[in-house]
Amino acid sequence: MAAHSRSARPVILGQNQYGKAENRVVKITRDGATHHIKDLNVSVSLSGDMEEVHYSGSNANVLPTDTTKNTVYAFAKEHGIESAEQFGIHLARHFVTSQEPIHRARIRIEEYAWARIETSDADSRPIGADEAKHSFVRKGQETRLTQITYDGSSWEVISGLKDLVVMNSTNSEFWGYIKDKYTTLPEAHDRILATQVSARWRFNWGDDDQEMPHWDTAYEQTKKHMLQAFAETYSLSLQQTLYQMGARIIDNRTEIDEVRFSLPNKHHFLVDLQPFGLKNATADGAVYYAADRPYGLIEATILRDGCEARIPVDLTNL
Ligand SMILES: O=c1[nH]c(=O)c2[nH]c(=O)[nH]c2[nH]1
Repeated sequence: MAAHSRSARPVILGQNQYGKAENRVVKITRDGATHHIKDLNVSVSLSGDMEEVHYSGSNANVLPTDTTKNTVYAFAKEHGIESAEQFGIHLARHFVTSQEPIHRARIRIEEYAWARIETSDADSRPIGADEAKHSFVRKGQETRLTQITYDGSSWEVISGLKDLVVMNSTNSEFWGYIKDKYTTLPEAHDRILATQVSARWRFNWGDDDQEMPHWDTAYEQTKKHMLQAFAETYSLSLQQTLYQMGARIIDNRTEIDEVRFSLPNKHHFLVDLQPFGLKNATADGAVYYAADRPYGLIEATILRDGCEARIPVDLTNL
């Protein structure tokens, strides 16, 4: 087929990327009889000189997505998985530095946590020996996330979590809001505040000359500060609580410059039990209806002063 010059084309290729999505990799490390699990879902997305594969079908610059999948598994075996971030950085560097046409790699990882099952004879064993060496139960709590982007010179590491469900059964109010002709919401001076936290935080580590953060410590500490701020904030709105959660992270973690939250307000409504002759008031230990939809959705980015916001506004695809 005749080669066409790009400028002669009436239709032009825009942004493009490709790779293998959702490579589920489970790595067992054996430490004698004690085993350790890393359970990841790794998505690879590459971009670079990919005009021809789209325009003419020449695959000369294409590293097959199948190869990217194999690389994920081979790296897990050859190099192990220290943390999701470290593994993603290693993969991104490999794709960009080993293949000339590939200029940018984005690695997204979800990590599922496992806990050791407690064994039944725990009482008769010394402390620490009451956990199974090779039997695990998957933790039902949050999913840890990371996204690594590398263009051959600079790095962007955005980590986070999703599906962390939290509740304050008091210390939450909501009143003083605008009231127009459609407003029916009663003011609340003692309500339940519950949400399912989706959060992303951007590290200020960006080039190989800088010392890397300790990724696992950063994750544990960031989650701890977020949860402590949720618990310790006397809330006048979920927006205020969100700000406090982000501010607590920025204040305590120097390696993080930006945090974005997407917080659904998981409404709990007092049930009307008057038809049954029952009083149902917050102060007396009430019964609530936990509504699943619609829900308020409170989203915001919290930044270190002077830093630029780079986490995408819509977290659903990140
Ligand atoms: O914390 C809240 N923020 C709102 O903006 C809002 N709006 C609403 O109806 N309930 C709440 N609660």
